[in-house]
Amino acid sequence: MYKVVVCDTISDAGIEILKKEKDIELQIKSDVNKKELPKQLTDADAIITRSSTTIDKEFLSFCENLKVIGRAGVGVDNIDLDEASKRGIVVLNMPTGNTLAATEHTMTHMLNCLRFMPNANYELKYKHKWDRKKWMGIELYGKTVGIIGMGRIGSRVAIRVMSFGANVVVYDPYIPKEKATKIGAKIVDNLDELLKVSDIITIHTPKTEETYNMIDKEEIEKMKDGVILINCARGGLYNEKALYEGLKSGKIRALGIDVFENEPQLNHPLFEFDNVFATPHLGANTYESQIRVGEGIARSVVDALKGRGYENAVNIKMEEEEITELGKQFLGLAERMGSFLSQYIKSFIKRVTIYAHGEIESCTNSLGLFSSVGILKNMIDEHVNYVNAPYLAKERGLEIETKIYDKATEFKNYLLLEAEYDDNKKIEIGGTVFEPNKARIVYMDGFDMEIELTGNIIVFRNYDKPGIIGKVGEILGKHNINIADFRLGRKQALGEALSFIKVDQEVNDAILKEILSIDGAISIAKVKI
Ligand SMILES: NC(=O)c1ccc[n+]([C@@H]2O[C@H](COP(=O)([O-])OP(=O)(O)OC[C@H]3O[C@@H](n4cnc5c(N)ncnc54)[C@H](O)[C@@H]3O)[C@@H](O)[C@H]2O)c1
Ligand SMILES: O=C(O)CC[C@@H](O)C(=O)O
Repeated sequence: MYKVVVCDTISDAGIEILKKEKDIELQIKSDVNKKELPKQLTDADAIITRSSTTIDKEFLSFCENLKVIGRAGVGVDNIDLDEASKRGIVVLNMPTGNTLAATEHTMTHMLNCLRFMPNANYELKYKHKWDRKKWMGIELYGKTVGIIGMGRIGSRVAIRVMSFGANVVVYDPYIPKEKATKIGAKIVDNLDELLKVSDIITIHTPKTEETYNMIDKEEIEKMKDGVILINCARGGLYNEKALYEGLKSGKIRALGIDVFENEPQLNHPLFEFDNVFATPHLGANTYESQIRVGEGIARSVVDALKGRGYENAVNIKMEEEEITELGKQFLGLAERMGSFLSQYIKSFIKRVTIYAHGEIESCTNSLGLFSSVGILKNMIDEHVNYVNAPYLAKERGLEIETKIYDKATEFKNYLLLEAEYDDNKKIEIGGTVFEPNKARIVYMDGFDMEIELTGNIIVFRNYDKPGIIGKVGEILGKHNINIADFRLGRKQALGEALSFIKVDQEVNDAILKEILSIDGAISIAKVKI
């Protein structure tokens, strides 16, 4: 059983997914005081949070059993990623689920800053004032909107403001220029250029050392008089003191702000201004977005706990690979093949070359990672997982390389692992997946044969002569070991033969020795997957 604790409110749709899993014990602790919370997580296998839970080193020191942190949203600035990685905890987020909600929230703030809608609404309904002069607005049409950070949200805001007839200037040094130019936006090389020409500035970067206080007093001074500022990304990207001064002096016409350096924020000095539109971190708060995020993170956490895949893992090096359902199956296969190899070889493996063929050719980095986990789990007596495997492999001098398989094969998708061990010894195994969750080995060292990579497998090599296999069966029977599956491969009649014998229980070394003593036996090994 895995214990999964939900620490912040997620959608019912996400909760239902977790409830349906038979081997998951679900606990909801979104109402527990945040100081008390870590003490209640000592035996949790996974936790799911949003931005309200700060997961720092001290928090993690209580979570002795933790394997997975699921962040129901984009920003992981509330999680100490280095500490989580050191502890081998996988951190997953759900970056795309709330993109549209945050984009539309940004537009809402922008339009409010242009038209003062909340003030007019308040005065009419609660003060009974019909004042049409006071709430004179300005149009978005024809204005220049400066967008800092042209990622998922920034790029969508750009398209929306352009549809209002505004011009867009982008500052984002980390994107290809065409991302901005192809939609008709202008991209600038330095922030100052954007600050000088923009009537409205909206920021959509993550909170990093580089972006923290990126807009300070000096930057505000460079802006146009009457500039409108929006922050629906992270508190602290705009220096809050500088914002206050800019509003007080009238330099800033209006501010739309959803996020604060310290949250929750009930009594901020910025609240004294009528031209500040503040919301309590509502960017992601739409029903649609919360369903997407809740469902997505629940599925990813279950997958990660069960080793089925690590979608959106932020501290696992999978680079830009898009892993399809089939890809996930092959990652599982790569891990099993790695495990098979290291148990079979039982010696120091110095290099593994993975050859991939078919749809999975694009997953080369992830295939390397998963096979290294399989190899290391048997090589070292330590807690190995997808987070610490690259560090452990490096430390132990295990080199993993991935290449495209360029020989002919009858399989649509195929993996071949070639391991070098001891002094220039080599071994090759091939594998594929024919149907979901059925990883198979289909080739080993020149023998074409297949068996599902699960359970206890005896790998037996012998000279192909009559009577040997019968004797193996006799020995196993004598020790009450039931044979569940038996596969034999030969290169040629009366040459060498290789058998995979699947048995219902693990066999001990004495039984293996007895089989090896049969006349004609060459080698024997046991593998447990
Ligand atoms: N208010 C909310 O509820 C809410 C909801 C969703 C996302 N967010 C926040 O919005 C922000 C953007 O989210 P996203 O999904 O678009 O992220 P993203 O990763 O898709 O985009 C971020 C962009 O910022 C750029 N960037 C990074 N450093 C930069 C720098 N120094 N200068 C200029 N650009 C820089 C990156 O190159 C990238 O293109 C994040 O901070 C996220 O946490 C807030
Ligand atoms: O819903 C939340 O907790 C915050 C959402 C947002 O800030 C995010 O980073 O995804």
